Amino acid sequence: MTSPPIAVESLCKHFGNVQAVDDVSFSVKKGEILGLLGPNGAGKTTIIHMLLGLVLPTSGSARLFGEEVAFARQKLLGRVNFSSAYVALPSNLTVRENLLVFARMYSVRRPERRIDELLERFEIGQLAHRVSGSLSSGQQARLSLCKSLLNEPEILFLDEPTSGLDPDIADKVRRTLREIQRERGLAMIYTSHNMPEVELMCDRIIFLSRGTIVMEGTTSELLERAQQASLEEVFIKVARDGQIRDVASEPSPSGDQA
Ligand SMILES: Nc1ncnc2c1ncn2[C@@H]1O[C@H](COP(=O)(O)OP(=O)(O)OP(=O)(O)O)[C@@H](O)[C@H]1O
Repeated sequence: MTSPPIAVESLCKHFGNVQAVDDVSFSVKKGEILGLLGPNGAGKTTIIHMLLGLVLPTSGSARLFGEEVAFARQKLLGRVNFSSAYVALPSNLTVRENLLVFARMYSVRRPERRIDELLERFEIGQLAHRVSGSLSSGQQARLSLCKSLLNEPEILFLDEPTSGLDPDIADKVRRTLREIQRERGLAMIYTSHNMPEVELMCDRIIFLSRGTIVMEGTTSELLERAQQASLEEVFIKVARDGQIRDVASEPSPSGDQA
């Protein structure tokens, strides 16, 4: 049996006495987009950092293609990439120079051509010769997305990819990401605080609170289980209560099982 692109089992991370991630298990299939949601500090970035080999787990396992990330990081890096609206690329290099540096790191064949394709796809071709530090936050977010697709990854981690984008560009970016995801059967982990976007983009969702999974399922499963009308309301409930009562499994007031 082939291993799923992403598999996390009983994963824990403590920073001193902060339990950032506490016994988390899930997997992501080829071609699937998993939304990782939760309030600020819930542990989303820490999980992604463990899957990228940037942070070592305290215990448990974080595997990509069946290989433990902590032991096979170098081997796995060519098949994986990451984009965050909050990680700026070196500000004194132009957009093209920045992408060329990464293209060399990833040993991309015909890097100029690949860079042109990506700049065009994310509609920032006209910025190729601009110094990256002079870009607006939305332009930097698109540059980060171009960087993340240079090596044609099989797994992509997207941390709030549309943060800072205006609604028109955000819509175009979502469509482009979906297209690329379908073309290449990418497995993705997607974090966002924009709930309508999560509904549009994610095949399955995990809600985290204080480092643990409190709910998991498709959007419609989560709405039904939490008996809420929108993901936004589910999110607010998780953030305020720290957990969701699984209403469907509780006895109804009349004593019947709901
Ligand atoms: N290097 C670190 N040292 C100490 N504590 C850390 C460190 N990194 C994260 N934490 C703590 O771990 C917890 C989880 O943080 P994490 O960044 O994973 O949350 P998040 O869900 O990504 O939040 P946000 O939505 O704000 O980005 C938080 O309490 C955070 O303060």
